[in-house]
Amino acid sequence: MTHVRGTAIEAVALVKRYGEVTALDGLSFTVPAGTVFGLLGPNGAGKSTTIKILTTLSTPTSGAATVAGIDVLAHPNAVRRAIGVVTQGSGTDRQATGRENLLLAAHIHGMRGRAATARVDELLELFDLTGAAKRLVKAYSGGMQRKLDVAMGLVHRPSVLFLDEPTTGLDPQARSEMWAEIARLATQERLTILLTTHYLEEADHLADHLVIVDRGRLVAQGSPEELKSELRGDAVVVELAPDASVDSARTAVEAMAREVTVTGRTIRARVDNGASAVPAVLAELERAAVAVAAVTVARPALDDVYLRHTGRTFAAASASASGSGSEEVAVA
Ligand SMILES: Nc1ncnc2c1ncn2[C@@H]1O[C@H](COP(=O)(O)OP(=O)(O)OP(=O)(O)O)[C@@H](O)[C@H]1O
Repeated sequence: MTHVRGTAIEAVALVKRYGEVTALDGLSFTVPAGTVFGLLGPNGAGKSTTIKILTTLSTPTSGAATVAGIDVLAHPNAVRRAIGVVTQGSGTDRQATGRENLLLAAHIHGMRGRAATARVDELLELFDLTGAAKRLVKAYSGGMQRKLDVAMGLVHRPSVLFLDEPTTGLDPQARSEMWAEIARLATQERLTILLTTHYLEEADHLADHLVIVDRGRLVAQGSPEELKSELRGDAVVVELAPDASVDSARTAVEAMAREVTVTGRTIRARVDNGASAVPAVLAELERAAVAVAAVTVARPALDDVYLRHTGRTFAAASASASGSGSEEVAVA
């Protein structure tokens, strides 16, 4: 594989407008070579638009980008040769075998004869699909299909791999296998991987570095640990009983904790020490005659980082972006 040293991807002030909609509003970031880089944001944040521009499928309204050191606007064909792209929808032919799919991908990239079959065998081995190579893809599990998708993106030995929502739709076991696979590709194959996800725990688990995007803008960046360590203390989450007064509960929690947010019947707040704060919060809720269904304490998670930078919880942002919910979130 051709490896890029230094910077593998650079996006500079990317703007993309679709008529009235501003999908990207001046997004800039840099991806060091050989790292897993996470682009995190709720539905509609602009992740797919960013990937489309970096993979030459779309041009920005303004701004610039290089991938593998190549300008995406000036030399799109050279960029395409240097990258692998695995999109959300599978690109495989379900009526063909895994092996046939990989051979076809090799042929599309101009590989022939022994070079093509050797590369296909190597990828089948790498993704643990050798035993299933002669089976039709339609008989593959979701996890196997996804591995085949990734293998197809690597046929031509790219130095940069784009993975758009790599584990959406996978069950927990297939998801953790895919996580292991992605981590291995970065460390053993020394690929630069840019992945988009709307799963916070996926970004937390996989990314060496991540940017959080909201409404087409960068709202935070750093390693997951750096981002979380910006937040002092613990998160306390109170689930209210069905008949409890949300307003009374909010007032009671605000008396004992900071950064209080309400999403539906869930109250989230920040305290210096969760273990000692919980009894005090519960006592205050009891004094206010608020019935509580459950209380949990957690170390800061990326959800808290997102909330800190956007004023909305990640779940509420995703729900409002996809139009599937109208949860009200208030930040005190
Ligand atoms: N072809 C298009 N025409 C008009 N608007 C578009 C188009 N593509 C994207 N958008 C809008 O641009 C914004 C960003 O969309 P984008 O698909 O990049 O978000 P995303 O973060 O990838 O979300 P998802 O996880 O849902 O794919 C959204 O408001 C979307 O509706």
